[in-house]
Amino acid sequence: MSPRPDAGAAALELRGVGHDYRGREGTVPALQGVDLSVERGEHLVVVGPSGSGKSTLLRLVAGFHRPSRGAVTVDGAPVRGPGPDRGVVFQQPTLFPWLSVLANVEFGLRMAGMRREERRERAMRQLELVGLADTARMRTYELSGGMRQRVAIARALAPDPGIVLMDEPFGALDALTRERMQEELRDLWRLTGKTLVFITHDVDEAVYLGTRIVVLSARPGRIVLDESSDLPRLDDPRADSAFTRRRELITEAVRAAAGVSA
Ligand SMILES: Nc1ncnc2c1ncn2[C@@H]1O[C@H](COP(=O)(O)OP(=O)(O)OP(=O)(O)O)[C@@H](O)[C@H]1O
Repeated sequence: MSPRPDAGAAALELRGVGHDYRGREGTVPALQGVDLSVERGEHLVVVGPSGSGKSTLLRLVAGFHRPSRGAVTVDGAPVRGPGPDRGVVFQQPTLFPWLSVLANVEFGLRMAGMRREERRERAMRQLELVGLADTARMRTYELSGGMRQRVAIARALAPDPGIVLMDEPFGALDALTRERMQEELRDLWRLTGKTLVFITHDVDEAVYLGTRIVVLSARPGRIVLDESSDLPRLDDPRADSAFTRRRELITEAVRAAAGVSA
């Protein structure tokens, strides 16, 4: 299970992290010199132009890749691979169509050898949390895109990870569903107090969800802006005048990073 938290250690730390991909075309430097210390309960949103290494950063934290340079630690322990202390949600929910919604949410718990009753109870609790308890017996192909993504969130939360990593989780949804999902996620996070690392292209989404926003430069990605914000803690962040100001600041940083003049 999760490593014992080091007293005082940040939930997540990247020190001097760089990553190169090696392919037939040669070496692609994707990330360079990334230093980041994320406190427990922080909602870090990473934005940046296409190809700036956002997904790479998330994959390094998830443990899908080892960094070419530097170190990634969670609760003070080096990341050596994927683990139950980090839940991951992708843009396309990778659910098993032959299993029920409940069995999908239970899947990781079953793999970890948890007893049937316990995993069932836990999975049901997560489905309740995302408002899908009444779909437990349905197949995932019977659900809408937004519902499927909620199942993926419930599945990521089921092992009770300290950190949840989300890579453009609402990118494939229509605008209205996306806005509703952002609201639900913000409420869910206020309830659970989890540490969140969230990747997006959408500056509005970043400002709405992020208690901290990091902007990456064009390839190789480096941090060009690191801003904290209390907006997501307000009842209606979008109605606050600071929302527009912050959106302008982040938009400008992303445009500059992409080499686009305002
Ligand atoms: N498996 C891979 N092999 C080779 N190069 C890769 C691989 N994955 C990513 N890259 C390259 O690394 C760079 C960073 O990619 P990454 O997907 O992390 O960026 P991103 O900011 O998430 O992009 P986008 O916003 O378009 O999803 C890109 O130039 C990409 O082409």
